[in-house]
Amino acid sequence: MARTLITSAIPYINGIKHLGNLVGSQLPADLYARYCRARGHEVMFICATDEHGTPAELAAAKAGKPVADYCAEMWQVQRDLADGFRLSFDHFGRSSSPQNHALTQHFAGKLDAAGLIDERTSKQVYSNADGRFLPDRYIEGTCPNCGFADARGDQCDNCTKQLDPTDLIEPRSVISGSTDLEVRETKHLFLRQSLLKDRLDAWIDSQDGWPVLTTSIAKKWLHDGDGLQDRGITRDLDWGIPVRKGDAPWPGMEGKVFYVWFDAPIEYIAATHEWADAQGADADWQRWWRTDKGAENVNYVQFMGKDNVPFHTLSFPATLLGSGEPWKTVDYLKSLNYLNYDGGQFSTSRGRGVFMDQALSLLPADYWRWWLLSHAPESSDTEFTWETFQTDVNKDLADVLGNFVSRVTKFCRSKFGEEVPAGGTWGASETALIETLGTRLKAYQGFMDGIEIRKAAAELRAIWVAGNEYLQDAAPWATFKTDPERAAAQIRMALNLIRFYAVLSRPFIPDAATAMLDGMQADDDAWPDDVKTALEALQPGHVFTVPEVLFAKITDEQRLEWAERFAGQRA
Ligand SMILES: Nc1ncnc2c1ncn2[C@@H]1O[C@H](COP(=O)(O)OP(=O)(O)OP(=O)(O)O)[C@@H](O)[C@H]1O
Ligand SMILES: [Zn+2]
Repeated sequence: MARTLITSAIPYINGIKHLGNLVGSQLPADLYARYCRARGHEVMFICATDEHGTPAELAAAKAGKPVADYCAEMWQVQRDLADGFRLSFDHFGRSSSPQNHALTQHFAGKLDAAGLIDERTSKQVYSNADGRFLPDRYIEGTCPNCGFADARGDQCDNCTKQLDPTDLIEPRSVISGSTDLEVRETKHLFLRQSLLKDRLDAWIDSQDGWPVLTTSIAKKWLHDGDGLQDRGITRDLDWGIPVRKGDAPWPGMEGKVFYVWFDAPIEYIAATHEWADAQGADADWQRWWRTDKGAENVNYVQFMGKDNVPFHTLSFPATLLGSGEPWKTVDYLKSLNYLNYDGGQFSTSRGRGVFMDQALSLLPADYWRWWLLSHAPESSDTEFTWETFQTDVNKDLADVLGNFVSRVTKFCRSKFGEEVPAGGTWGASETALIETLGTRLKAYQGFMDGIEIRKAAAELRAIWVAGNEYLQDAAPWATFKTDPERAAAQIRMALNLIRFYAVLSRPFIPDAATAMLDGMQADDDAWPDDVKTALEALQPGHVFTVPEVLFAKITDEQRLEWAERFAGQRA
C-alpha cells in the first residue's frame, strides 16, 4: 500500500487565521490527504500550532494572560475552526509539546556533535527594570527618519524604514515602558548552514518536478549575494524550548531558548510522536520519519505559502541532513502564492479580510472550500472578491451540482417513487457519456496526483457539467410521456451519477458529498476503477431519499452586506 506523509505549514498561535492562510497551507493539504485516503493510501496528515517566540508573548500580554494559558486557549480555538472547515488532520499538535522539547534538543545536540553549531557573541538591548534582554519588537521609540513616536526596534510602521533598536531616539521597553536600557553582550548559537550549502544545492537538484516557485526561492537564497548564511538558533526569551544538548545542559546557554524558526518544523516530527503517544502502544511514529525504521517507502509532501519556502528548502533540511541521522526529507514541496483580499492584502495584524471564524458564521465550509480551492493561488497571487465568490459559488455549486441532484431525485420521486427505477436499457448517449467521463476521470486523477489544484477543480466541474448536459439532452421529463421505460433508464443513470459525483467531489466538498451519499443510501463509496461499473452501483429497486437543498444561492443583498461588513478592520 502506498504510504503518504502530508504536513501543512503550522499556523502561528497569535490569532485566528484568515482565508489566505487557509488556502495557502491547511486547505490544499487537506484536499490532498482526503484524495490519497480515497485512493487507498495509508495517510499521516499532520498539522500543529506554532507557539513560541516574541509575537506569542506579546499577544498573551495584550490578552492579560500567562503565555502558556494563552497558547492552550488559542490552540483550542484553532482546532475548533479546523474542525469547522473539515480539515482532516490525523493529529493537530502543539510546538510547545514535551515531545518537541525533547526532539529539538536532540537535533541541537546532534548538530553540535557534527560541528555545525557555533557560539557567537553579539550586542543586544538589556532592560534593567525588566531584568531581561529585549527582542527588537519589545523596544519602541522615536523614528530617526520621520519622527514617528511609536517606531519599533526593527522597523518604523510610519515610514517603513528598517531600523536597529540602537537607532531609536529615546528607546523604551514595551513591557514596562522603562527607558533604563543598555546594550550588553550576549551569546547565541548559530547553525552553520553555509557549510551545508553544496549538499543542500545537490539535494535540491536531485528533486523531480518541484514547482518553479519552490526551486527558484531556494536557489535565490543559496546563491544570491554571499550565498546561504549561518542563522541564529537561540534567543534571550523565557517562552520557548530551553537550550540543551540532547538531555545534557549546554554550558553558557542557561536561561536561553531555541529560536522559534528552529523548533517549528521539528514539530512535524514531534506531532507525529504526539499522535503515536495518544494512540497507545502499537502506534509507531518512527516508521513515518526514520528511513532506517520503515519510512524509506513513504512519500512525504509538504504544503505552505511562499514565505515559508526558504525554511523548508534550506533550514529544515539543514537540520535533518546535518544531524547525520537517517531522517525522512520532503519528496514534494507544494508552495502557494498569496490570496489577496479585495484590492489589498489579507493582514492579521491589521485585521483586514475575512477570518476563519467569520467565514463559517456566514456560510457552511463547503462554499469556502470550493471557492478557495478552485481559485488556489498556484501560478500567481489571486484575489478574493465578493463578486467572483457569489458568481462562482452560485454557478458551480447551486446551478450545476445542486440543481442536478435536486432535479433528478425529485423527478424520480414524482414518477417512479423513491427507488432506482427498473426497465429500459442504456443506448448510444449513455455510452458516449461513459466515455467522456472515463477520459475526464483520468485527467482529474492526473491533476490530483500532481497536486494541480485549479486544474483538478476545473476537471471536476467539467465532470458535473457532463452530467447536466446528458440530462438536458435526455430530457427524461419529456421522454416519460412517450417512452417511460427509456425515461427509467435515463433516471437510473442520473441517480448513479449522483453517487459517482459524491465520491469524486468528497475531497473538495466533504459535507455535500456525505449528504449526497446519505440521500442515495449508498454503502459503496469506493473510488471508481471503471466508470461503467461505478454507474451501475445503484441497482433497480435500490431505495433513496431526496436530499435537502445542497447549496442555497448567495443573493445580491447578502453579497452587498458582506462586502460592506468586511470592508474595514476587524474590531
Ligand atoms: N495571503 C496569503 N495567501 C496565502 N497563504 C498565506 C497568506 N498569508 C500567509 N500565508 C501562509 O499561511 C500559512 C500560515 O501562516 P502563519 O500562521 O505563519 O501566518 P503569517 O504568514 O504570519 O500570515 P499573516 O502575516 O497574514 O498573519 C503559511 O504557510 C503562510 O505562508
Ligand atoms: Zn519613520
